[in-house]
Amino acid sequence: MAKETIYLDHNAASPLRPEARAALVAALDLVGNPSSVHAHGRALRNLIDTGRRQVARLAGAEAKQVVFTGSATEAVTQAIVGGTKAFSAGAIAVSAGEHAAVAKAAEATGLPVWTIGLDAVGRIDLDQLVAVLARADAEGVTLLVALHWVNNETGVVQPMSRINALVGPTRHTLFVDAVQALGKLDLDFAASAPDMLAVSGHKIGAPAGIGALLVKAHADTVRLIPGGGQEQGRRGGTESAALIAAFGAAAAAADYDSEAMSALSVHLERGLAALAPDVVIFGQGATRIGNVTDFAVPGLGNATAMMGLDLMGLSVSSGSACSSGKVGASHVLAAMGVPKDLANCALRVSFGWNSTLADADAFLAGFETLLSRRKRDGKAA
Ligand SMILES: Cc1ncc(COP(=O)(O)O)c(C=O)c1O
Repeated sequence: MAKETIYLDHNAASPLRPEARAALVAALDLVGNPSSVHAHGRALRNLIDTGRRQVARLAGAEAKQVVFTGSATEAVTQAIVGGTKAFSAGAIAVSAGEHAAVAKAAEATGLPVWTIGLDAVGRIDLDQLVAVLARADAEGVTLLVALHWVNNETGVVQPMSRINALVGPTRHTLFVDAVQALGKLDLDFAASAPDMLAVSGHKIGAPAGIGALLVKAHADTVRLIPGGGQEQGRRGGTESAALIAAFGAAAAAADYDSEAMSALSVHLERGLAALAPDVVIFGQGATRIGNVTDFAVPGLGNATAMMGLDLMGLSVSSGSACSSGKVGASHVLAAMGVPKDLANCALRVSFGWNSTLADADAFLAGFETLLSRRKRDGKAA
Protein backbone atom coordinates (compact mmCIF):
# COMPACT_ATOMS: atom_id res chain seq x y z
CA MET A 1 0.00 0.00 0.00
CA ALA A 2 1.45 3.37 -1.02
CA LYS A 3 0.13 5.42 1.88
CA GLU A 4 0.84 4.47 5.46
CA THR A 5 -2.28 3.02 7.01
CA ILE A 6 -3.01 2.31 10.62
CA TYR A 7 -4.97 -0.79 11.45
CA LEU A 8 -7.24 -0.52 14.48
CA ASP A 9 -9.72 -3.28 13.75
CA HIS A 10 -8.24 -6.32 15.52
CA ASN A 11 -11.67 -7.53 16.65
CA ALA A 12 -12.56 -8.04 12.99
CA ALA A 13 -9.28 -9.81 12.20
CA SER A 14 -5.86 -9.49 13.71
CA PRO A 15 -2.89 -9.15 11.32
CA LEU A 16 -0.95 -12.33 10.58
CA ARG A 17 1.67 -12.97 13.25
CA PRO A 18 5.19 -13.62 11.93
CA GLU A 19 5.18 -16.97 13.76
CA ALA A 20 1.95 -17.97 12.01
CA ARG A 21 3.29 -16.86 8.63
CA ALA A 22 6.47 -18.90 9.09
CA ALA A 23 4.49 -22.01 10.08
CA LEU A 24 2.10 -21.52 7.18
CA VAL A 25 4.80 -21.06 4.57
CA ALA A 26 6.83 -24.05 5.83
CA ALA A 27 3.75 -26.28 5.78
CA LEU A 28 2.77 -25.26 2.26
CA ASP A 29 5.88 -26.99 0.93
CA LEU A 30 4.87 -30.34 2.37
CA VAL A 31 3.27 -32.84 0.04
CA GLY A 32 0.47 -35.28 0.69
CA ASN A 33 -2.58 -36.03 2.77
CA PRO A 34 -2.39 -36.22 6.56
CA SER A 35 -4.45 -39.42 6.53
CA SER A 36 -1.85 -41.27 4.46
CA VAL A 37 0.35 -43.63 6.43
CA HIS A 38 3.53 -42.99 4.44
CA ALA A 39 6.24 -40.55 5.50
CA HIS A 40 4.72 -37.63 3.60
CA GLY A 41 1.36 -38.14 5.27
CA ARG A 42 2.95 -38.59 8.68
CA ALA A 43 4.82 -35.29 8.40
CA LEU A 44 1.51 -33.49 7.86
CA ARG A 45 -0.13 -35.45 10.68
CA ASN A 46 2.68 -34.31 12.99
CA LEU A 47 1.97 -30.68 12.13
CA ILE A 48 -1.71 -31.17 12.89
CA ASP A 49 -0.93 -32.88 16.20
CA THR A 50 1.37 -30.03 17.20
CA GLY A 51 -1.18 -27.39 16.15
CA ARG A 52 -3.87 -29.21 18.12
CA ARG A 53 -1.72 -29.27 21.26
CA GLN A 54 -0.89 -25.56 20.89
CA VAL A 55 -4.51 -24.47 20.46
CA ALA A 56 -5.55 -26.78 23.31
CA ARG A 57 -2.92 -25.27 25.61
CA LEU A 58 -4.10 -21.71 24.94
CA ALA A 59 -7.70 -22.72 25.66
CA GLY A 60 -6.93 -24.86 28.71
CA ALA A 61 -8.33 -27.87 26.85
CA GLU A 62 -7.09 -31.40 26.26
CA ALA A 63 -5.78 -31.95 22.73
CA LYS A 64 -8.46 -34.54 22.06
CA GLN A 65 -11.15 -31.95 22.79
CA VAL A 66 -10.10 -29.78 19.82
CA VAL A 67 -11.98 -30.27 16.54
CA PHE A 68 -10.66 -28.06 13.74
CA THR A 69 -13.21 -26.38 11.52
CA GLY A 70 -13.12 -23.91 8.62
CA SER A 71 -14.18 -20.98 10.82
CA ALA A 72 -15.69 -20.16 14.16
CA THR A 73 -19.01 -19.77 12.35
CA GLU A 74 -18.76 -23.43 11.35
CA ALA A 75 -17.84 -24.41 14.91
CA VAL A 76 -20.80 -22.42 16.27
CA THR A 77 -23.15 -24.02 13.75
CA GLN A 78 -21.84 -27.50 14.56
CA ALA A 79 -22.37 -26.85 18.27
CA ILE A 80 -25.87 -25.39 17.95
CA VAL A 81 -27.39 -27.21 14.96
CA GLY A 82 -25.49 -30.47 15.55
CA GLY A 83 -25.91 -30.20 19.31
CA THR A 84 -29.70 -29.99 19.18
CA LYS A 85 -30.41 -32.57 16.44
CA ALA A 86 -31.12 -35.27 19.01
CA PHE A 87 -33.42 -33.07 21.14
CA SER A 88 -37.00 -34.29 21.16
CA ALA A 89 -38.49 -31.34 23.05
CA GLY A 90 -35.90 -28.61 22.89
CA ALA A 91 -35.29 -24.89 22.80
CA ILE A 92 -32.27 -22.66 22.46
CA ALA A 93 -31.47 -19.84 24.84
CA VAL A 94 -29.31 -17.06 23.44
CA SER A 95 -28.60 -13.54 24.58
CA ALA A 96 -29.64 -10.51 22.57
CA GLY A 97 -25.95 -9.68 22.14
CA GLU A 98 -24.84 -12.76 20.24
CA HIS A 99 -22.84 -12.58 17.04
CA ALA A 100 -24.79 -13.41 13.87
CA ALA A 101 -22.99 -16.77 13.78
CA VAL A 102 -24.87 -17.78 16.93
CA ALA A 103 -28.17 -16.03 16.22
CA LYS A 104 -28.45 -17.48 12.71
CA ALA A 105 -27.45 -21.00 13.77
CA ALA A 106 -30.11 -20.89 16.51
CA GLU A 107 -32.68 -19.78 13.94
CA ALA A 108 -31.57 -22.52 11.55
CA THR A 109 -32.42 -25.28 14.03
CA GLY A 110 -36.14 -24.48 13.69
CA LEU A 111 -36.43 -24.82 17.49
CA PRO A 112 -37.94 -22.08 19.65
CA VAL A 113 -35.31 -19.45 20.46
CA TRP A 114 -35.62 -17.87 23.90
CA THR A 115 -33.79 -14.57 24.10
CA ILE A 116 -32.13 -13.26 27.24
CA GLY A 117 -31.72 -9.49 27.39
CA LEU A 118 -28.70 -7.33 28.09
CA ASP A 119 -28.59 -4.60 30.70
CA ALA A 120 -27.78 -0.98 29.86
CA VAL A 121 -24.02 -1.63 30.02
CA GLY A 122 -24.14 -4.78 27.89
CA ARG A 123 -24.11 -7.56 30.48
CA ILE A 124 -26.25 -10.66 30.01
CA ASP A 125 -29.21 -10.45 32.40
CA LEU A 126 -28.63 -13.34 34.79
CA ASP A 127 -32.12 -13.09 36.30
CA GLN A 128 -33.49 -13.79 32.85
CA LEU A 129 -31.09 -16.73 32.48
CA VAL A 130 -32.44 -18.15 35.76
CA ALA A 131 -36.01 -17.62 34.50
CA VAL A 132 -35.26 -19.39 31.21
CA LEU A 133 -33.80 -22.40 33.06
CA ALA A 134 -36.88 -22.54 35.30
CA ARG A 135 -39.17 -22.30 32.28
CA ALA A 136 -37.37 -25.23 30.60
CA ASP A 137 -37.92 -27.35 33.69
CA ALA A 138 -41.56 -26.33 33.99
CA GLU A 139 -42.19 -27.17 30.31
CA GLY A 140 -40.04 -30.34 30.28
CA VAL A 141 -37.85 -28.87 27.55
CA THR A 142 -34.13 -29.55 27.01
CA LEU A 143 -32.13 -26.39 26.45
CA LEU A 144 -29.01 -25.56 24.58
CA VAL A 145 -27.76 -22.35 26.18
CA ALA A 146 -25.55 -20.45 23.72
CA LEU A 147 -23.86 -17.34 25.09
CA HIS A 148 -20.82 -15.25 24.24
CA TRP A 149 -17.93 -14.67 26.62
CA VAL A 150 -16.63 -11.33 25.32
CA ASN A 151 -18.74 -9.06 23.18
CA ASN A 152 -17.12 -8.30 19.83
CA GLU A 153 -18.60 -4.78 19.69
CA THR A 154 -18.45 -3.43 23.23
CA GLY A 155 -15.73 -5.67 24.67
CA VAL A 156 -17.98 -6.40 27.66
CA VAL A 157 -16.80 -9.53 29.48
CA GLN A 158 -19.80 -11.61 30.45
CA PRO A 159 -19.99 -13.05 33.99
CA MET A 160 -18.88 -16.48 32.83
CA SER A 161 -18.22 -18.01 36.24
CA ARG A 162 -21.79 -17.12 37.30
CA ILE A 163 -23.15 -18.48 34.02
CA ASN A 164 -21.15 -21.69 34.53
CA ALA A 165 -22.48 -22.01 38.08
CA LEU A 166 -26.08 -21.53 36.91
CA VAL A 167 -26.07 -23.80 33.84
CA GLY A 168 -23.27 -26.26 34.66
CA PRO A 169 -25.11 -28.34 37.28
CA THR A 170 -28.30 -28.62 35.19
CA ARG A 171 -29.11 -31.26 32.54
CA HIS A 172 -28.92 -28.57 29.85
CA THR A 173 -26.07 -28.04 27.37
CA LEU A 174 -23.86 -24.96 27.62
CA PHE A 175 -22.14 -23.66 24.51
CA VAL A 176 -19.91 -20.59 24.73
CA ASP A 177 -18.80 -18.40 21.84
CA ALA A 178 -15.26 -17.63 23.03
CA VAL A 179 -14.03 -16.09 19.77
CA GLN A 180 -13.16 -12.74 21.34
CA ALA A 181 -11.89 -14.30 24.56
CA LEU A 182 -9.27 -16.72 23.21
CA GLY A 183 -5.79 -15.54 24.03
CA LYS A 184 -7.12 -12.71 26.20
CA LEU A 185 -8.71 -14.60 29.09
CA ASP A 186 -8.00 -17.87 30.82
CA LEU A 187 -10.58 -20.16 29.18
CA ASP A 188 -9.77 -23.24 31.27
CA PHE A 189 -12.08 -25.34 29.09
CA ALA A 190 -11.25 -28.81 30.41
CA ALA A 191 -11.95 -27.90 34.04
CA SER A 192 -14.96 -25.61 33.59
CA ALA A 193 -18.65 -26.09 32.91
CA PRO A 194 -19.16 -25.41 29.18
CA ASP A 195 -19.79 -28.51 27.10
CA MET A 196 -18.60 -26.79 23.93
CA LEU A 197 -16.77 -23.63 23.03
CA ALA A 198 -15.95 -22.01 19.65
CA VAL A 199 -12.74 -20.18 18.76
CA SER A 200 -11.31 -18.63 15.61
CA GLY A 201 -7.78 -18.39 14.19
CA HIS A 202 -7.93 -15.00 12.55
CA LYS A 203 -8.75 -13.18 15.79
CA ILE A 204 -5.37 -14.20 17.24
CA GLY A 205 -3.07 -13.66 14.26
CA ALA A 206 -3.58 -16.80 12.18
CA PRO A 207 -5.08 -16.54 8.69
CA ALA A 208 -8.85 -16.63 8.22
CA GLY A 209 -10.28 -20.02 7.25
CA ILE A 210 -9.48 -21.94 10.42
CA GLY A 211 -11.43 -22.24 13.66
CA ALA A 212 -12.11 -24.88 16.23
CA LEU A 213 -14.90 -26.37 18.26
CA LEU A 214 -13.73 -27.44 21.68
CA VAL A 215 -15.97 -30.24 22.73
CA LYS A 216 -16.13 -32.55 25.74
CA ALA A 217 -16.43 -36.28 25.04
CA HIS A 218 -19.96 -36.49 26.49
CA ALA A 219 -21.31 -33.65 24.30
CA ASP A 220 -23.65 -35.21 21.82
CA THR A 221 -23.35 -33.30 18.57
CA VAL A 222 -24.48 -34.84 15.31
CA ARG A 223 -21.77 -33.98 12.81
CA LEU A 224 -22.88 -31.67 10.04
CA ILE A 225 -20.06 -32.70 7.70
CA PRO A 226 -19.88 -36.51 7.76
CA GLY A 227 -17.40 -37.41 5.00
CA GLY A 228 -14.37 -39.37 6.17
CA GLY A 229 -13.52 -40.01 9.79
CA GLN A 230 -11.31 -36.95 10.22
CA GLU A 231 -11.23 -34.96 13.45
CA GLN A 232 -12.19 -38.00 15.56
CA GLY A 233 -15.20 -38.53 13.35
CA ARG A 234 -16.61 -35.11 14.27
CA ARG A 235 -15.83 -33.24 11.04
CA GLY A 236 -15.14 -34.82 7.67
CA GLY A 237 -12.82 -33.41 5.00
CA THR A 238 -9.05 -33.43 4.58
CA GLU A 239 -7.59 -31.16 7.22
CA SER A 240 -5.57 -28.12 6.17
CA ALA A 241 -2.29 -28.90 7.90
CA ALA A 242 -0.94 -25.48 6.85
CA LEU A 243 -3.81 -23.52 8.42
CA ILE A 244 -3.77 -25.69 11.53
CA ALA A 245 -0.01 -25.20 11.87
CA ALA A 246 -0.49 -21.44 11.52
CA PHE A 247 -3.31 -21.43 14.10
CA GLY A 248 -1.10 -23.44 16.47
CA ALA A 249 1.85 -21.10 15.97
CA ALA A 250 -0.35 -18.05 16.60
CA ALA A 251 -1.71 -19.72 19.73
CA ALA A 252 1.79 -20.52 20.98
CA ALA A 253 2.89 -16.93 20.33
CA ALA A 254 -0.18 -15.34 21.94
CA ASP A 255 1.13 -12.95 24.54
CA TYR A 256 -1.84 -10.71 25.25
CA ASP A 257 -0.76 -8.06 27.70
CA SER A 258 -3.97 -6.89 29.33
CA GLU A 259 -2.23 -4.00 31.10
CA ALA A 260 -0.66 -2.69 27.91
CA MET A 261 -3.95 -3.05 26.02
CA SER A 262 -5.91 -1.28 28.76
CA ALA A 263 -3.31 1.49 28.78
CA LEU A 264 -3.94 2.05 25.05
CA SER A 265 -7.72 2.13 25.53
CA VAL A 266 -7.53 4.41 28.56
CA HIS A 267 -5.28 6.77 26.59
CA LEU A 268 -7.70 6.68 23.66
CA GLU A 269 -10.77 7.24 25.84
CA ARG A 270 -9.16 10.16 27.70
CA GLY A 271 -8.18 11.67 24.37
CA LEU A 272 -11.70 11.25 23.01
CA ALA A 273 -13.24 12.86 26.09
CA ALA A 274 -10.88 15.83 25.68
CA LEU A 275 -11.83 16.25 22.01
CA ALA A 276 -15.55 15.65 22.46
CA PRO A 277 -16.81 16.04 26.03
CA ASP A 278 -20.17 14.53 25.01
CA VAL A 279 -18.59 11.26 23.83
CA VAL A 280 -20.42 8.14 24.99
CA ILE A 281 -18.37 5.01 25.68
CA PHE A 282 -20.55 1.92 25.42
CA GLY A 283 -20.20 -0.72 28.12
CA GLN A 284 -18.73 1.75 30.60
CA GLY A 285 -19.45 0.44 34.08
CA ALA A 286 -19.21 -3.21 33.05
CA THR A 287 -16.02 -5.27 33.05
CA ARG A 288 -14.55 -4.73 29.59
CA ILE A 289 -11.70 -6.42 27.80
CA GLY A 290 -8.89 -3.90 27.45
CA ASN A 291 -8.32 -3.93 23.70
CA VAL A 292 -11.52 -2.31 22.50
CA THR A 293 -13.40 0.96 22.75
CA ASP A 294 -16.88 1.27 21.26
CA PHE A 295 -17.99 4.89 21.37
CA ALA A 296 -20.15 7.55 19.77
CA VAL A 297 -20.08 11.30 19.47
CA PRO A 298 -23.74 12.35 19.19
CA GLY A 299 -24.55 13.69 15.75
CA LEU A 300 -21.41 12.32 14.07
CA GLY A 301 -22.76 9.48 11.93
CA ASN A 302 -20.52 6.45 11.69
CA ALA A 303 -20.83 5.94 7.93
CA THR A 304 -19.44 9.44 7.26
CA ALA A 305 -16.88 9.22 10.05
CA MET A 306 -15.56 5.88 8.85
CA MET A 307 -15.23 7.18 5.32
CA GLY A 308 -13.33 10.26 6.53
CA LEU A 309 -11.05 8.17 8.73
CA ASP A 310 -10.48 5.69 5.91
CA LEU A 311 -9.33 8.53 3.67
CA MET A 312 -6.82 9.45 6.38
CA GLY A 313 -5.53 5.87 6.40
CA LEU A 314 -7.22 4.88 9.66
CA SER A 315 -9.03 1.54 9.61
CA VAL A 316 -11.67 1.20 12.31
CA SER A 317 -15.10 -0.35 12.44
CA SER A 318 -18.65 0.69 13.14
CA GLY A 319 -18.72 -2.25 15.53
CA SER A 320 -21.91 -3.69 14.19
CA ALA A 321 -22.18 -6.54 11.72
CA CYS A 322 -21.28 -5.21 8.32
CA SER A 323 -20.48 -8.37 6.40
CA SER A 324 -22.01 -6.93 3.26
CA GLY A 325 -19.67 -3.94 3.44
CA LYS A 326 -22.51 -1.67 4.55
CA VAL A 327 -22.74 -0.15 7.98
CA GLY A 328 -25.75 -1.75 9.70
CA ALA A 329 -27.55 -0.86 12.91
CA SER A 330 -26.09 -2.60 15.95
CA HIS A 331 -28.40 -5.16 17.56
CA VAL A 332 -26.07 -5.19 20.59
CA LEU A 333 -26.51 -1.46 21.23
CA ALA A 334 -30.24 -1.79 20.56
CA ALA A 335 -30.42 -4.53 23.21
CA MET A 336 -28.64 -2.18 25.64
CA GLY A 337 -31.36 0.40 25.03
CA VAL A 338 -29.09 2.80 23.14
CA PRO A 339 -31.26 5.10 21.00
CA LYS A 340 -30.94 4.44 17.27
CA ASP A 341 -29.61 7.95 16.53
CA LEU A 342 -26.74 7.40 18.92
CA ALA A 343 -26.14 3.79 17.82
CA ASN A 344 -25.74 5.06 14.27
CA CYS A 345 -22.77 7.09 15.50
CA ALA A 346 -20.95 4.08 17.01
CA LEU A 347 -17.32 3.53 16.10
CA ARG A 348 -15.16 0.67 17.34
CA VAL A 349 -11.42 0.95 17.77
CA SER A 350 -9.76 -2.37 18.59
CA PHE A 351 -6.10 -2.85 19.37
CA GLY A 352 -3.98 -5.99 19.12
CA TRP A 353 -0.56 -7.58 19.22
CA ASN A 354 1.18 -4.98 17.04
CA SER A 355 -0.65 -1.83 18.23
CA THR A 356 1.27 1.05 19.74
CA LEU A 357 0.58 4.30 21.56
CA ALA A 358 1.52 6.08 18.33
CA ASP A 359 -1.41 4.30 16.63
CA ALA A 360 -3.80 5.57 19.32
CA ASP A 361 -2.38 9.08 18.90
CA ALA A 362 -2.72 8.89 15.12
CA PHE A 363 -6.35 7.93 15.57
CA LEU A 364 -6.94 10.85 17.96
CA ALA A 365 -5.28 13.27 15.52
CA GLY A 366 -7.46 11.95 12.68
CA PHE A 367 -10.57 12.16 14.80
CA GLU A 368 -9.74 15.72 15.79
CA THR A 369 -9.46 16.63 12.11
CA LEU A 370 -12.83 15.04 11.50
CA LEU A 371 -14.42 17.03 14.33
CA SER A 372 -12.88 20.33 13.26
CA ARG A 373 -13.98 19.83 9.65
CA ARG A 374 -17.45 19.22 10.93
CA LYS A 375 -17.35 22.38 13.00
CA ARG A 376 -16.06 24.35 10.03
CA ASP A 377 -18.94 23.00 7.95
CA GLY A 378 -21.32 24.49 10.46
CA LYS A 379 -22.37 21.52 12.57
CA ALA A 380 -21.69 21.52 16.26
CA ALA A 381 -18.84 19.16 17.10
C1 LIG B 1 -17.99 -13.10 18.89
C2 LIG B 1 -17.78 -13.70 17.53
N1 LIG B 1 -18.33 -14.89 17.27
C3 LIG B 1 -18.17 -15.48 16.07
C4 LIG B 1 -17.45 -14.89 15.06
C5 LIG B 1 -17.28 -15.59 13.74
O1 LIG B 1 -15.93 -16.00 13.54
P1 LIG B 1 -15.43 -16.48 12.10
O2 LIG B 1 -15.22 -15.25 11.30
O3 LIG B 1 -14.14 -17.23 12.35
O4 LIG B 1 -16.47 -17.36 11.51
C6 LIG B 1 -16.87 -13.63 15.29
C7 LIG B 1 -16.14 -12.91 14.22
O5 LIG B 1 -16.23 -11.71 14.11
C8 LIG B 1 -17.04 -13.03 16.56
O6 LIG B 1 -16.50 -11.83 16.85
